[in-house]
Amino acid sequence: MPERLSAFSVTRVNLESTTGPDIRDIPEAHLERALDLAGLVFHVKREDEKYKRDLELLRGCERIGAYDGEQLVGLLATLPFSLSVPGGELPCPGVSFVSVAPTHRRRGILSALLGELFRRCRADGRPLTALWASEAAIYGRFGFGNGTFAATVEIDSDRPLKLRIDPDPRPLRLLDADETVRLLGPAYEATRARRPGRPARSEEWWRRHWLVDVDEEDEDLSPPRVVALGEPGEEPAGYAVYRTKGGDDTEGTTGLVRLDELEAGTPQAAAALWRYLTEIDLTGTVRAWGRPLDDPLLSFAGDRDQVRVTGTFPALWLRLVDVRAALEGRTWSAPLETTLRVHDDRVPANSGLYRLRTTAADGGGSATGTAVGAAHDLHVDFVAEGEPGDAGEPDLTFAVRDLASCCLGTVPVSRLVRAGLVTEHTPGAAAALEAALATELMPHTVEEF
Ligand SMILES: CC(=O)SCCNC(=O)CCNC(=O)[C@H](O)C(C)(C)COP(=O)(O)OP(=O)(O)OC[C@H]1O[C@@H](n2cnc3c(N)ncnc32)[C@H](O)[C@@H]1OP(=O)(O)O
Repeated sequence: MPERLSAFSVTRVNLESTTGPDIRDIPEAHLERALDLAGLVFHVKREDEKYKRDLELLRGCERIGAYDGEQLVGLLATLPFSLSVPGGELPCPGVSFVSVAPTHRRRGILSALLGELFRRCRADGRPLTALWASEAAIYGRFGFGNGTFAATVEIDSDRPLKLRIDPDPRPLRLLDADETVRLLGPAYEATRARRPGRPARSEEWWRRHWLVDVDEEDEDLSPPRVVALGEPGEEPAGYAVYRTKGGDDTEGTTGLVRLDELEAGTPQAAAALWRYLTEIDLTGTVRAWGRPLDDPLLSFAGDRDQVRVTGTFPALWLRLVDVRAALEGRTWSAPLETTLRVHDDRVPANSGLYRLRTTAADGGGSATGTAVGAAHDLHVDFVAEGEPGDAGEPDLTFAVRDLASCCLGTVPVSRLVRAGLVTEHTPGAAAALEAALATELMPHTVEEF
């Protein structure tokens, strides 16, 4: 089927230059210009430590710019991520640094930058792209759905943490930066086989993000502390990355433990780490900002007044740039035969009729980590909108953003049917698709980028 790449929508471009924005790569020579533009819109000063770190980060990114004449007025950068999906992983550029000059806003520059990114992704076999949104209202219109959600959790640690299970009794030890990268790099990678929605991390990522001395959002926090559970010489059974801050008697505040990441192979190991965090002297609150919604802590906590979910929020926004490749790129949890109609006004080449049929993976179906049942591979027959055969009847109709919300098993299909967003033409079709999309653990993304 010919790709209709020229049909990517770019609307309302009205610049000083009569030819519209020039969308092109930002060369190394314009790196500081690009970061100054980002600093302008995100209110970051050149003197900030973050400016220096971001310069290095931006150097390693794909950088798409919008130029009005010779002036850089728009920036979109992508980190070269690979995202865990059920049964494997897929290339998924992580969109970041999205900035449009305040003098040029609302003239279609972001639309043009994303259109160019989608075109490039389809052309070079990157079926997904993802981002964290500065504002939740922006990205749905571009076909981004909810790839993962997260919860903020707060524990009152002025009193002993009540647990309904016995914590793993093995010793805890603090790790330095080199040990962290060496021991926890592989431990984090192992979690990706069970949790969809997690980007692969390089050693550099650990050092530039979790392990930087000064926290860019709260300079009063301590440097990062890393604690691992298990005998020295053994692979850690779990770990936590956190920072602390002392309380102030005159202001009546208690000391804080701010948890960035906690991973454990068993509930007992997780319990030992949570107990450790709540027992740190001179602190009275543990605050975890981005926990998975199915965190076992929320079940094994003995007192849910002590362990409270203070909020849930959309974390990773996911875009299926190539729907067929995205669907075929994951394993499926149950046999399925169904037909979907998908509408995508930003990437029209995705619009059309998808006939989905599973076959047992590996000729027999050994279960992979994220699958709840035996793993199934998917075969898709696609008829583009307007092509012969497109008139077939679908079982379900999706807007592409809603398919993105369901694709990793994040949002149940039936919930979107009840919300009036997905149309079920064949009774039972939503339940069947939902069962085939289900994963053992909920998708979850730890890091913001
Ligand atoms: C992944 C990340 O980096 S997230 C960070 C995003 N960047 C920021 O928040 C920095 C400050 N803001 C900006 O730089 C710009 O205002 C941007 C990037 C948010 C938008 O860029 P623009 O070029 O103005 O967007 P563009 O003109 O293409 O708008 C396209 C559509 O999105 C809508 N839109 C744009 N920004 C917003 C917003 N903040 N809230 C709601 N809708 C928005 C527009 O109204 C327009 O809607 P329409 O097509 O229905 O008319």
